[in-house]
Amino acid sequence: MEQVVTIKEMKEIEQKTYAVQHISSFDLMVKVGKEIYKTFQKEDSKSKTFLLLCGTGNNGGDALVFGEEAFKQNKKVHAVIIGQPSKQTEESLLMIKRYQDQNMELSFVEHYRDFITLVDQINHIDIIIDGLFGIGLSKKVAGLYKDVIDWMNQQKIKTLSIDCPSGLNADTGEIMGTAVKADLTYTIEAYKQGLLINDGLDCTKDIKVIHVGMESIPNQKFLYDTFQPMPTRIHNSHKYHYKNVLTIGGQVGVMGALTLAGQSALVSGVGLSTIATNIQHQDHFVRSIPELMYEVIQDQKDLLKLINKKDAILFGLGIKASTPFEQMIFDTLIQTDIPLVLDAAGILFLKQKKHSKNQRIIITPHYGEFAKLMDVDVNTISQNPTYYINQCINIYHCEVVLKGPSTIYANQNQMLYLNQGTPALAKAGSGDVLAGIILTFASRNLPIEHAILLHMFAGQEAKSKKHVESILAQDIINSIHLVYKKYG
Ligand SMILES: NC(=O)C1=CN([C@@H]2O[C@H](COP(=O)(O)OP(=O)(O)OC[C@H]3O[C@@H](n4cnc5c(N)ncnc54)[C@H](O)[C@@H]3O)[C@@H](O)[C@H]2O)[C@@H](O)CC1
Ligand SMILES: [K+]
Repeated sequence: MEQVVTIKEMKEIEQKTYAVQHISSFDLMVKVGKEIYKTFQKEDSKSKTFLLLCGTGNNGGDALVFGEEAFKQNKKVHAVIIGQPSKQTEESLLMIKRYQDQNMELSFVEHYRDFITLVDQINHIDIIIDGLFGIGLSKKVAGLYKDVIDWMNQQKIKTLSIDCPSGLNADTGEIMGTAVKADLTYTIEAYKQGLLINDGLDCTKDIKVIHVGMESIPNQKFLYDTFQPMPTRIHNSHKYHYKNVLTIGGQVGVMGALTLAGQSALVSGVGLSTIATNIQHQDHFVRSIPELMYEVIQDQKDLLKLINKKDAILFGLGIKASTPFEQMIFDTLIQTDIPLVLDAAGILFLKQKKHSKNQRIIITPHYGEFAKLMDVDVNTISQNPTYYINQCINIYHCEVVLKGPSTIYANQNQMLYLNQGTPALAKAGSGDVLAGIILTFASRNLPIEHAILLHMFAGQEAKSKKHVESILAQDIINSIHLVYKKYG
């Protein structure tokens, strides 16, 4: 699994590497640039003409090393330094000297009109190497740099961004004014968190981690993208072997959520799935799935009877406004030892901070719900989701599935970023499907990260058949079996 780091953690890795390996900053930069070129060559040995766009920092230095390697192999290299030469780092100045010593083509540009004149003279470019900014981006991109990035995005030329697309904040994944839309991103030693959250996924296509043997730090944050096959079903088994789950919630007008979750639980492999609602709403059940069981609850006595022998319970879907009925459900469920998945309205009951005996609570908020739980605004969560996830785990002793461009799943031990989703999943009902799948995996004690990937890959399968705009939650459910088939 590839590690995910913040800028601060990446700098720690660099410092540790200098100290332990007695390597200079320049030598490390050379190692990085060479490795990036080597990896690129394996992927694309055909490109012959390179335009290097370098900033004044070491990200530009990496690009210059890349260019020197290409030059050694008789490729055509046009290197351009964008910005004031006085700002050049020591390391990139050393590279500039090497270019001059070898009579390599190198231009300095401080005005956009000069940049355009320069690139207009180049009659063909196979690939642009983006070395404007890496983890040193410190403010909004404006002026010359903005113009150059916008120019890059207008070209129909393949772009390789070094470390991260320039203009993308490598921590928050925000576009800082403007950012390169990279075809390839070669990120150094570990995934930068910003590649995975907010705008990160929209600025990247293929991402590769370039390992150069830097030292590691134990931060327990990883990218997780490999779906594992389900355990083989045995002949000598019955439906209870594959567990018995319950989904509780529902109010008039939003009852479909229960059906979607209950059906998703079945299709993802649970033995029995029941959905239950307040007796007052029983006429509004969406009874479209004959394999589901439909139950009503009048009071706590009914509830206790119903939860007997259940292996996991999902609570919170289809509730517009909570009433004493939902409060009774929540109060009862947190006093059981049955794994509990809280979604939608169910999540906010945690805020009451009641003593809970339940040892396994999994919450599945999107950013808006999570912001409400943590009493901050959505933007604050987006800026630093991992901080708030850790806070949440400490306060509520729960596992967190934070749904976003990458979904982040965290428990006491580790934090996993799952980036296989598709914008097709941004549709009503999709979260209910995910909650139902998680319910199955919780009941069968299977890894929750696989439940999330199953949902994401099902979305991808659905997208391969239907236009992204037209995918319904039902299509995701109907694609679950394809993911199982594919992965054995
Ligand atoms: N020894 C090292 O420091 C290593 C650095 N590496 C590379 O170097 C990068 C980090 O290098 P740096 O710390 O030099 O930083 P960067 O090269 O990412 O950028 C910093 C430079 O850009 C300027 N700048 C930042 N934001 C700006 C903005 N919005 N508008 C205009 N100018 C802006 C800064 O003043 C500084 O000159 C990494 O991402 C990686 O690519 C790797 O080579 C590994 C080793
Ligand atoms: K870059």
